[in-house]
Amino acid sequence: MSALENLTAEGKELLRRDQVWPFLMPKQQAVDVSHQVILYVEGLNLSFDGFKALNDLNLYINDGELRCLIGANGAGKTTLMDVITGKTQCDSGTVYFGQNHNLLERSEPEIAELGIGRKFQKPTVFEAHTVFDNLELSLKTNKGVMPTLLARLTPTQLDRIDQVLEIIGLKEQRFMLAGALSHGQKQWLEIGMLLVSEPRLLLIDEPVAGMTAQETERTAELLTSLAGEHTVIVVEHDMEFVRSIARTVTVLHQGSVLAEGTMDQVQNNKDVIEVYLGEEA
Ligand SMILES: Nc1ncnc2c1ncn2[C@@H]1O[C@H](COP(=O)(O)OP(=O)(O)OP(=O)(O)O)[C@@H](O)[C@H]1O
Repeated sequence: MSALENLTAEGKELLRRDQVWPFLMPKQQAVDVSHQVILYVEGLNLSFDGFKALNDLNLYINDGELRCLIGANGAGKTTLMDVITGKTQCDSGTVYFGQNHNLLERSEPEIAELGIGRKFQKPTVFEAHTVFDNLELSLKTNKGVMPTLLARLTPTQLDRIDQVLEIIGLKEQRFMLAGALSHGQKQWLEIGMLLVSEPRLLLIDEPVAGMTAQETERTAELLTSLAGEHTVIVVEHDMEFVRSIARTVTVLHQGSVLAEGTMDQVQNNKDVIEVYLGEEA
């Protein structure tokens, strides 16, 4: 019997050629949420040709909360997400992930690596691949599409994919081509593609646009179930949906926070009423 055959499953795992040994991986400093806040945005400013898209914006998000961000078109919601995820640089201000990670010093891939996942409005799943393959492809890897598909998954990775399929409600569709899914299912798959890497913070842009009433309801359940273990920021225009999921709502207006509180509090806030009635007029 060769020495290799005597190895435990754990030992064999360590010898696999397609894996980097865990002790060789650079250590990522954990996110310090000892003050219960996972995202600190302070004094953020950004101008495009003199137009202030972000104007002394301050925002604090608690660890594990589900926060809804609302505001009229052009209020600065997407620009704020772009700055948090490193897509756009701001002119001044600070953005911290926990107390210890200065996001403004990081690149877009580094921010994703830290545990901040973003989902854009339009689903961008790989339509010609199965649901399972889409989740597999999203697992943290520096490899291209084919080497990733050919490399074997570790038992831990397989377990995580199973867990995610359960969370997003696509267990029965695991071998279906993503292109054959409904619009709502594609959106859930894309949320699943973020979840496989176990992000701490999820930024989700207009998740229910174009969904049926039933899909919208299921999405509300999904996002609410994610809060706690993850922190979720949802940008949404559908006020009924926001009411159904939100505990705290932040209203942006002209690049600043106009109001914050429960849905009832912000709807009765005189500044919000003035701005919205003013715009309707
Ligand atoms: N790259 C850019 N160059 C110039 N102006 C920009 C750029 N990006 C955003 N803006 C402007 O900044 C303002 C804020 O835009 P942003 O997309 O953040 O608003 P929003 O709240 O996300 O709106 P919507 O709900 O329509 O998505 C808008 O007036 C927009 O035209």
